[in-house]
Amino acid sequence: MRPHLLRRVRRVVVKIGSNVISDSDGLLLPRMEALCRDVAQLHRRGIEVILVSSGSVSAGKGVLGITGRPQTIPLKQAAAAIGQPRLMRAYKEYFHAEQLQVAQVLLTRDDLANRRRYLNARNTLLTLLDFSVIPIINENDTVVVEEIRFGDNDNLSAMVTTLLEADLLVILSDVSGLYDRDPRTHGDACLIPLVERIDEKIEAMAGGEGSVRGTGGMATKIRAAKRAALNGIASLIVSGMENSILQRVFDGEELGTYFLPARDRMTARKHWIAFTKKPRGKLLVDAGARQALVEGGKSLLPSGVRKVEGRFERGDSVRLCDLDGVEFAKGVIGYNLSELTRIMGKKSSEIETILGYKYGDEVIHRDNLVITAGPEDEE
Ligand SMILES: Nc1ncnc2c1ncn2[C@@H]1O[C@H](COP(=O)(O)OP(=O)(O)O)[C@@H](O)[C@H]1O
Ligand SMILES: N[C@@H](CCC(=O)OP(=O)(O)O)C(=O)O
Repeated sequence: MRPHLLRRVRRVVVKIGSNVISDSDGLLLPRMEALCRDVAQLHRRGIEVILVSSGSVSAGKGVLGITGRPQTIPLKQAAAAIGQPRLMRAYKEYFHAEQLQVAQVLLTRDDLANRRRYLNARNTLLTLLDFSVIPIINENDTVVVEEIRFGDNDNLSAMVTTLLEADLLVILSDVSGLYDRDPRTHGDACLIPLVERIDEKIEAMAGGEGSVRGTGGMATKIRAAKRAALNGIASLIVSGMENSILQRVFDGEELGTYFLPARDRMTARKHWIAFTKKPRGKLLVDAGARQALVEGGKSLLPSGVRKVEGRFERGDSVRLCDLDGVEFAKGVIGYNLSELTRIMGKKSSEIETILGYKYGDEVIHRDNLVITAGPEDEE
């Protein structure tokens, strides 16, 4: 079953744990180099790769004379500030050797909780992928306070996976996958190759906190896999300590623990657009645009928009209606009211000339659009 599912993967988020690329002396550069080669090979297969890499604290704490876990938040933040450029310098060098460029993206949970910033982060990352650049994401450790922390990069990687609607989340760790008990303390623990549903039994298998360098242990990885699964995305927890692990996985070797998605992708998101988000405006579109959206599954372009009502900002939800005012869809808009008023009826190629910039060719991307049955109140 697995090779069949992996053949369909076009976009993958790979999370690299601190334990994989660092030890008590700092970064393990030969391992990072090997991993970059492995990622580059995947890229050559036509798979888009986004990295979520830990390791900034491990890379920086030596400069502060710290050998174990930094004991205070300021120390951890200082270590991260020192370590992050070191981490990126290594990635830049190793990917450069593979003719690939990298980009650093530092996020806080706040950035993804706010819908507009969520869409901005998404657009930036998608643009990097369009240019075949490898985004390397980490938590913005130096500025986060408790309220806006992801807490651990397992969680961050799951959020990025759903943000980008990737087809797979791969978590590289210092263990070969999920075992029925913590293999560090139980020599006879057995690897679980497939998890069809993440229930309490599975959750109970993860021990407590992680190691000296790692943050969350197996518990946060299972939570991450669950988050991805609920959004219709499969996950794989596999050892990052072995050579060419990504190649081997995509060549069909049954390594690590594979978590099946819980239900069809997009359902949760579309549900959110259709039912949770309050519409802030109404767009009347012509018959051609209506047909393209409803029958062709296309995005809404400015050329099809005839009239705009309401007050909305980029990232708000709007109702889409035909010229008689009958609603047929809802969507998250990529331009605000004043921008849309200027570009409606125009070709996408004219957007930049009119506004002086553009966020995208579409007024509403089809991923942000849901066809609804009939009209609904705006309240
Ligand atoms: N049931 C389990 N199966 C596998 N590993 C487990 C389990 N329970 C706890 N662990 C521990 O989780 C650790 C991996 O998490 P962590 O130290 O946070 O690493 P990382 O840096 O990869 O995020 C393993 O080294 C392992 O000891
Ligand atoms: N942002 C931190 C990583 C925190 C973290 O989740 O670490 P890990 O459990 O090793 O993935 C860093 O770069 O050191």
